[in-house]
Amino acid sequence: MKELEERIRREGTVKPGNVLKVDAFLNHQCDVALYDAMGRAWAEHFAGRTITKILTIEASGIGMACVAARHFGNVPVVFAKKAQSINLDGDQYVTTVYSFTKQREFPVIVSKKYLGPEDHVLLIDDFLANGKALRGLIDICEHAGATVEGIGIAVEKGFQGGGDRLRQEGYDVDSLAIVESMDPETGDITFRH
Ligand SMILES: O=P(O)(O)OC[C@H]1O[C@H](OP(=O)(O)OP(=O)(O)O)[C@H](O)[C@@H]1O
Ligand SMILES: O=c1[nH]c(=O)c2nc[nH]c2[nH]1
Repeated sequence: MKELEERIRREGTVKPGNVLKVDAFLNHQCDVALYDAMGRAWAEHFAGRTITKILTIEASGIGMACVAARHFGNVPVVFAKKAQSINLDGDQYVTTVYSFTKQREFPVIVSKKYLGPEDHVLLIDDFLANGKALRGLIDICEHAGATVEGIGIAVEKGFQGGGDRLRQEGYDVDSLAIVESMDPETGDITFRH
């Protein structure tokens, strides 16, 4: 998606440790018009698939998943929680995910009330790096007996391999920008096309 690549070039910064900082528009301050264009792009890509629910993971996926839902007939958005809470009750699907930016493991929890075998799920997230977050969401869908119809990602860091492994397994992964390489010294970013 040209608009997203341009924003990354203009406003993104490359940090050591394979970190691309895009918090000016994607995952701290949120450009809602950009989110809307992203939702439209995913809806075009996944047209023809039946989607009954969007599943994402807190925190950064939530905003864009909600805006994207407007392009999928306002289907409910469920976000996996990364901490137990007294506000979580009843049976839960629980797995564990290693967080790329927080560098530790988190529980990933979805209430059984909100995901089941009747669901056809689109997974949405802001970043795909090693694929750990998506593995957690896929695991939860498997436990629920839900069908993963596709995966919509804003920024994939292709050089970390998570996306290609999922494609090899047959998942339809639509990443709107795929960073092929990035250099923290020069700030250079190249995209896969
Ligand atoms: O493919 P991966 O290697 O799993 O990396 C991608 C995940 O990392 C980030 O989550 P993180 O837990 O770092 O934090 P946030 O969502 O709270 O920003 C991002 O939002 C993705 O969920
Ligand atoms: O802001 C972010 N930048 C990244 O490079 C990244 N990788 C996973 N999650 C990420 N979030």
